[in-house]
Amino acid sequence: MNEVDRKLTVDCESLELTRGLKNVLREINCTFKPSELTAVIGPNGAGKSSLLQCIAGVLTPESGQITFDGEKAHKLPATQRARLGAYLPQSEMPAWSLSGANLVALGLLPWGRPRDRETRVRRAMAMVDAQAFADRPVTELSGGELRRVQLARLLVGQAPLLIADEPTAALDIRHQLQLMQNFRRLADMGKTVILALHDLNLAARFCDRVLLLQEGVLLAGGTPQAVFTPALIGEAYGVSCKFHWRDGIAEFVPLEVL
Ligand SMILES: Nc1ncnc2c1ncn2[C@@H]1O[C@H](COP(=O)(O)OP(=O)(O)OP(=O)(O)O)[C@@H](O)[C@H]1O
Repeated sequence: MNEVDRKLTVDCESLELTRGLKNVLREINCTFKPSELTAVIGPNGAGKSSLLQCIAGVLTPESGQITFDGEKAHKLPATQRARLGAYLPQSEMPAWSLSGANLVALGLLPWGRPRDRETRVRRAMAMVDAQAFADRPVTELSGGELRRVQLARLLVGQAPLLIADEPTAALDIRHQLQLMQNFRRLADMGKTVILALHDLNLAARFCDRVLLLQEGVLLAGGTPQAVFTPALIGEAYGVSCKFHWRDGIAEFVPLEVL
């Protein structure tokens, strides 16, 4: 089966990770399924990026294991792992002034040089409204423009698993919505999508599931309705807040620092 049709379940079992002197992931157990769009949320330093980096294979947990459809992820050859999971880090500055299209094409490297490379690059750039940057040096783009090109690089491949760390952070509201609609559509097509997000409104509106991390501990996991309660958000972030729900769309109102 090629990656286009492949559906992938990711299991994290008892993950423990130390960075510096800090235990940044503690006994993390969670599963990510095909067709599910999951938001990983939590305050700064909670361990969101660390968890995504473990799943992407950038970091190796000290104990516990990550499996892709039951196979130990760390035992997979690097190319196979890259074909199964595409990852966009939280921030990254381009080292060379590649054109936008060439940077996007880097996302196809795990598949060699597919014959329809140019069509795929064009399609991925259109998904994030980045066609205008195809011939521009990426070192000359604004923060949000560069982010859209990097997002196209994430989307250009055929990996069944998409992992993106704060993908909406640099984007204006139109492009935030467009991107989340794309992630929703890709999940509906069977992809397993994991996003670290700070925007609780976007998480509530588009995601099937939310994992709430605090100091490396999984404080809660479930539907947005289950996790987005003033009690849980207050405990994790130290703020009082309200959620107004209308037709499945949440309006999050932060009130005061507790
Ligand atoms: N390279 C590193 N060396 C030592 N400690 C690190 C390193 N990178 C991250 N940490 C620490 O690990 C903890 C978790 O960091 P992580 O980046 O996973 O948090 P996060 O939830 O993604 O935060 P943010 O919302 O600020 O991006 C933090 O306390 C951070 O200071």
